[in-house]
Order: sequence, then structure tokens, then C-alpha cells
Amino acid sequence: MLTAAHGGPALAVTVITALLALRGGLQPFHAIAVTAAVFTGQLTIGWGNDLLDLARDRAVGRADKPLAVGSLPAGWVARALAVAAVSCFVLSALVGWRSALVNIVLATGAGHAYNHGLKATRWSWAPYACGFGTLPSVVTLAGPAPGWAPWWMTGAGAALGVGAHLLNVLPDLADDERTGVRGLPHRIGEHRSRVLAAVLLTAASVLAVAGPAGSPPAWTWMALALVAVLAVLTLCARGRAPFRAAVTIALLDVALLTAG
Ligand SMILES: CC(C)=CCC/C(C)=C/CC/C(C)=C/COP(=O)(O)OP(=O)(O)O
Repeated sequence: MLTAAHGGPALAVTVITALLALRGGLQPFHAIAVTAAVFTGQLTIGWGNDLLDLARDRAVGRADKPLAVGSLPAGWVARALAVAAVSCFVLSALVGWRSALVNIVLATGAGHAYNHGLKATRWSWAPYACGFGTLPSVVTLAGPAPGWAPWWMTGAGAALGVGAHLLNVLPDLADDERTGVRGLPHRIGEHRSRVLAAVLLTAASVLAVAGPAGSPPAWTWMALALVAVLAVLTLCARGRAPFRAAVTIALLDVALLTAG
């Protein structure tokens, strides 16, 4: 079930949310509720994606998809998706309508817009920019003094999200072309996608270091150096490794974003 829910990325987004909530001064109840709300939203996106892509994934013989290989019944996934969706609504409501609206419409909603068609257009990057860009605000709007996250945090999140999208699609470029899925990475090609991803990921890190007021502490420069190494990995590695490097950069960025 976790594989069909795109468990790796879903857990990475959940950990990011939890860290943002911990450092954002949220009360434990609100921190747990907003993290669980984002997690359940992610589950609906992941399961919805594999249900919608079932015929396409079968056609290209995706061995990494339990639904496509038949080891997981579609009915189970549909029922789990419904439970996750209801849970997401209830948990989101617990932290207030502002955070709930941004999580359900802009963050989780962006994922479903991607699944329902944007992934096959030149706008495939937009749901990632929207989902990851608004994630910090889902947390800050659930905080003791509800408000939008600062612009540099939003910008860093959006840049990270688009970078992760470009990298995530790279290993599936050939399969997607065969089934008619042509998002931004398919249109600009593998090399330019890789370069653009590295640039965006590095830009996100720079924003996270330079954005907060005051001079950045010394450890953030070391983190930036590590980000540079990981960005190079996104240019040179193959398969899923670039996506994992991007997730690692995302976690490093959360440390940078929340340490100030
Ligand atoms: C809150 C937040 C951070 C929201 C994220 C928004 C967003 C656009 C999520 C999409 C996640 C997803 C299922 C990607 C893989 O699909 P795919 O069909 O491209 O790849 P696959 O063929 O490997 O399943």
C-alpha cells in the first residue's frame, strides 16, 4: 500500500512538515494534527496517481507499481484513498480554516490537479511549485499567530518542488513518451531538465540561507557546500539517485529554513 502511495516522497513531505511545525512554535496538538493532515493528503495524491495511471502503467509494464503488476487490488486502494481523504478533511479542520483551506485546495489540490492532467502538459511544474511553495504556509497558518510564510520560504519551497519534479520524471521519460505523457521535462529534454533542476535546487538553498534577517551562522555555509555536492549528483547520477539527492537537499533546506 505504501509503494502505491508513493511512500518515499510522501514521508519526506511529512517529515518536512513535522520539522516546520516543531520549529514554528506550534502547540503539540496542532503540530501533530497539521503533520497528519499533510500526510493523509499526500496519501490521497499517491493512491490517486496510481489508480489514474493504472492502464498506462500496465501498458508499459511498470514492475515497480503494485497495482499494475496485480499484487494489490484496485478496490483496496480506492477504499484507502476515501478514508485518507476524509481523514485529511477532519485533521485539516482541527488546525483552523486558513491552514485547512491552503492544505486542501493549494497543496493537496495541486497534487490532484497534476494527477488529473497537468502532468501531461507544459504546466506540469506548476502543481509542484504550488504544493511545495504553500507547504510552509500550511504550517504557519496553523500556528499561534496565523499568517503566510515569508516570501523567501515560499520561494525556496516552490524552487525545491519544481526541481524535485524535474528529477522524478527523468527515469520515466521514455515510458511516458510512449503513453503520451509530455510534461515540461519531456518537452525540454533530459539534459536541460537536469541542469534546470540543479539550478533550482541550489537557488532554493541560497534563498533559505540569505532570506532570514541577520547574518547566516557558519554551519549554514557548510550546508550550502553539501547542497552544491548534491546538486552535482543531480547532474551526473542516473535512475532514482537524482530524486533521492533532491529529497536530501529538501531536508537540508528545511534545516536551513527552520534554524533561524
Ligand atoms: C503538499 C505537496 C508538497 C504537494 C505535492 C504536489 C504534487 C504535484 C504531487 C505529485 C506527487 C506524485 C504522485 C508524483 C509522481 O507521479 P508521476 O505519475 O509523475 O510518476 P510515477 O509514474 O512514478 O507515478
